[in-house]
Amino acid sequence: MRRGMCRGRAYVPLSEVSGGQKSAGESAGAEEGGMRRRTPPIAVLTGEMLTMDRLGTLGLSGLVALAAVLPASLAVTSGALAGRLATSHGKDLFDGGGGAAALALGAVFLLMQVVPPLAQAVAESLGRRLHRGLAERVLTALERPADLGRLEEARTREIVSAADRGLNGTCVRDAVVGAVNVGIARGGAASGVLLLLAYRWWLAVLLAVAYGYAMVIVSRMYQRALESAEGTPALMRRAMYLKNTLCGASAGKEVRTFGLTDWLLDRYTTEWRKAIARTRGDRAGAARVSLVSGVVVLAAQGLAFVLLVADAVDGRVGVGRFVMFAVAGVGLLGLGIVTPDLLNIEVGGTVLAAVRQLEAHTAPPDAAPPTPRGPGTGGGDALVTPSLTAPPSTAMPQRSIVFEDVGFRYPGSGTWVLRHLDLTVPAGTSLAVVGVNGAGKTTLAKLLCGLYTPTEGRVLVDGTDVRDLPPGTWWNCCAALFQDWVRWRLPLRDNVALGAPHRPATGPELAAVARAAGLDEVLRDLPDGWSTVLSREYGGVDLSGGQWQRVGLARALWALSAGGTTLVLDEPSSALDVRGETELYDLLLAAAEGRTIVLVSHRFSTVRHADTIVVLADGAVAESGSHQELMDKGGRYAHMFTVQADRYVERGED
Ligand SMILES: Nc1ncnc2c1ncn2[C@@H]1O[C@H](COP(=O)(O)OP(=O)(O)OP(=O)(O)O)[C@@H](O)[C@H]1O
Repeated sequence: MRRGMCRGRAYVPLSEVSGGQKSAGESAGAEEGGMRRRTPPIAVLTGEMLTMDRLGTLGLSGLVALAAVLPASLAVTSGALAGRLATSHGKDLFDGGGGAAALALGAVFLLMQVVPPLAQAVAESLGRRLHRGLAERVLTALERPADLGRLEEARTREIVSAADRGLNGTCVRDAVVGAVNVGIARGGAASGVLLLLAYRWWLAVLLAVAYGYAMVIVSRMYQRALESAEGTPALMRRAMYLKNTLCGASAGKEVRTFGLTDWLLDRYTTEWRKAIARTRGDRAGAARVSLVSGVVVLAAQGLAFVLLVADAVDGRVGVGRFVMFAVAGVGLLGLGIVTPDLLNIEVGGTVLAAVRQLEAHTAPPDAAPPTPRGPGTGGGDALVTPSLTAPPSTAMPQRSIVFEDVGFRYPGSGTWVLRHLDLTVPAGTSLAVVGVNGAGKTTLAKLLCGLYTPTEGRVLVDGTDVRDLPPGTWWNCCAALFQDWVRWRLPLRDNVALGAPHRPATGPELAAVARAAGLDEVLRDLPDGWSTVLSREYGGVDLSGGQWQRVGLARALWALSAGGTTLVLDEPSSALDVRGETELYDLLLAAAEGRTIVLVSHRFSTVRHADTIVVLADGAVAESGSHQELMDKGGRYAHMFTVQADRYVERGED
């Protein structure tokens, strides 16, 4: 039996990306950030598209190349036909090559109607696929770090919001379409320059330089505008937070009862102005740049036409060549034009860079492949005996969970939350953790689950450091419910099933979980039973805080019933009334029999039933023992218990 395969979830090992240290991922991310500035967005875009669909991208490039030579072909064929017109004087127009020129002109005209739209349609389709792929990559990158600290860093949130902002709209698709439009325009202009070499080579070079200059400075202008907008992402995130709070339903109660609307609006406007201050400054500069580039291009273009007309008047250039060079000259206009396509390419390139940066930022230095699900271990479809009360036969801990001289500081914080903490939880027993607010109880629970890596010391499961376990092993064994558990705005069934997503959520096992979590009553009142969406916003119903808590518990129990061995509950009954809580614990303890239970709670009526109770104070275990032992000792626990018991007696609760 594969050690530690409990429920069949996959993830990377507890990472070496511990707080404070700069990980390989981070340095790669920094490098990537630098790369974004060096690599033109069009190159990034092309690289990504080639990786996604080499054949499709090459086909698209072929269409762009074909579309790009069409303006020059138009110049050549219309020049040839005009020349023939001039010499035939209306007679025998289609002789002496006139017919071929007319046919060729017709074909070019037809292709000009068909090829660019076809290229745009292919670009849209590839762009949509690229967008979907990027959205998946963002989710994968976010799921990767085992250490929550990495995800909570402000830098990570900034990169995520940069990637997310782009992926919420159509900017990746627009960038691909933009790249095609720009490719066709610039390719067409370049072929026009080649034609003009046959007229006056120095004029062709002059035009190429003028347009090239305009093209470069316009691209830079967009790049700078975007960089300056990104230069204040922290301010923009804060502004967006205020705006979302103002618009969101969840803060609506406080916004109204405290009369916060004006304050929020004011604050949002101020933050937003600060966030875009540099961009606004840049806009004036950008306008100047556009003007200068326009004047340069206009001067070169004007010179070319004056020369061409003069040569035509002097008879140095015949009608055919005049038409050909004039049409080629007009085609050049595409080279320097400021179009939204250029901006779209910049924006798309920025999103792509952010996604790459996020991937590098969250990549563990030596990510091992995810653990495959094994048979008979509760892993998804291979589940054999999914009874809630079946003993967890396969997985860890078989002996104990041990905190060995553990110290922990949150990333970026100098304060030790826990220090020199030693604790042993024998397998199959229950441990309750108590202590004042901020004592570090939740932190201890998260360390136990492997969500954070100890700054000092080790957390051992059956003698093995959690970070040395194969990927996925320990999380698969832990069924945890933290204070801020997720209230999925999805049907009740999904809310429970997400505890073990690979397992079909049906049958008597589901009913057993609902019973154990005290969900039976809630279920009876739901209009569509298990299929009821738990959100009024999404056409379902809203639950009370206590009812939600039971849903969360059911999810943790579902994970347990799918093979989890360790149940971690952080204030699981804070929203329940005292009677409901007592009943719940009787059911829970029966359901979780044989499992290792870690319970964080301020409710001493709950805590007292645990095999062992530890009191956390000053970052370490201050007291430890059974309820009776601690009461006999007359220390902190006895004091806290008595104070709470007296309060309940005063209020007449039991
Ligand atoms: N994500 C975080 N980043 C930085 N500091 C944190 C983070 N979470 C908690 N802390 C800090 O760690 C300390 C311990 O927090 P923790 O949530 O573990 O305490 P607790 O005993 O569970 O408190 P409570 O009883 O109020 O739930 C607190 O000082 C808190 O401010």
